[in-house]
Amino acid sequence: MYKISPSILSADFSNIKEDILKTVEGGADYIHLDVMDGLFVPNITFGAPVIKKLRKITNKPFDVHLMIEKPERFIEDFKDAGADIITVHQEASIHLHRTITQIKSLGLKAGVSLNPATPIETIKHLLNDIDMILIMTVNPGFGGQGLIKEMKEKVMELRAIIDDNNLDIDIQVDGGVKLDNIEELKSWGANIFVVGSGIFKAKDIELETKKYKQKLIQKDS
Ligand SMILES: O=C(CO)[C@H](O)[C@H](O)COP(=O)(O)O
Repeated sequence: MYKISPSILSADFSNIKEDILKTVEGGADYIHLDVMDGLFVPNITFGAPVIKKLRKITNKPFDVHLMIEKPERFIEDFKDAGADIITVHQEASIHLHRTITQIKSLGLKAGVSLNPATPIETIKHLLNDIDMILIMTVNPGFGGQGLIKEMKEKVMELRAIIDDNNLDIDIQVDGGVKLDNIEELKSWGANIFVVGSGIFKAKDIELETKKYKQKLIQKDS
């Protein structure tokens, strides 16, 4: 139920294969891939061709977070590149229901992400169609930012809606997740944790991934 999804945004790309494999050895459940277009967010990363190359490194599910305008234009490209979960932003896709349907029709899990300022209310009529909701706990675009504490109320509100309605939706949190706050984030109701700088800036990436996993197991038992 509880999963760690290391975000390669903060990784050393000159050593990317080894570093991804270290997270896998440490118990990573997913690999989180942040795609940024320089329009939706003020940063540019990589696209489907790079993900296709990374796909050769591991069989772990690829959790692809599209921080791009009009993501519906590229869903098939990311499926072909090896994505298992595709998350789009509510703010970036005008016909969001159609985009979710498009992702699911390709046999992939569909996620929807909400920026810190976007209320849950904006997706309340789509909840039956969504597999994962990504609550941004920082403003998207950069790794290494501090978690916005006000997101506590949002995650807790979403957890209550999911549980009260017996919905099968994962809650992912992304941004500022660290060893010293992951248990608190879990207590808010999140169950998938994206960790970028906390893992990839560590001296021992494998050991650090293990520490995050351990935090989830400890609280679980
Ligand atoms: O989506 C992201 C930024 O837009 C990153 O996944 C996120 O910021 C993770 O990095 P860190 O754990 O260092 O905050």
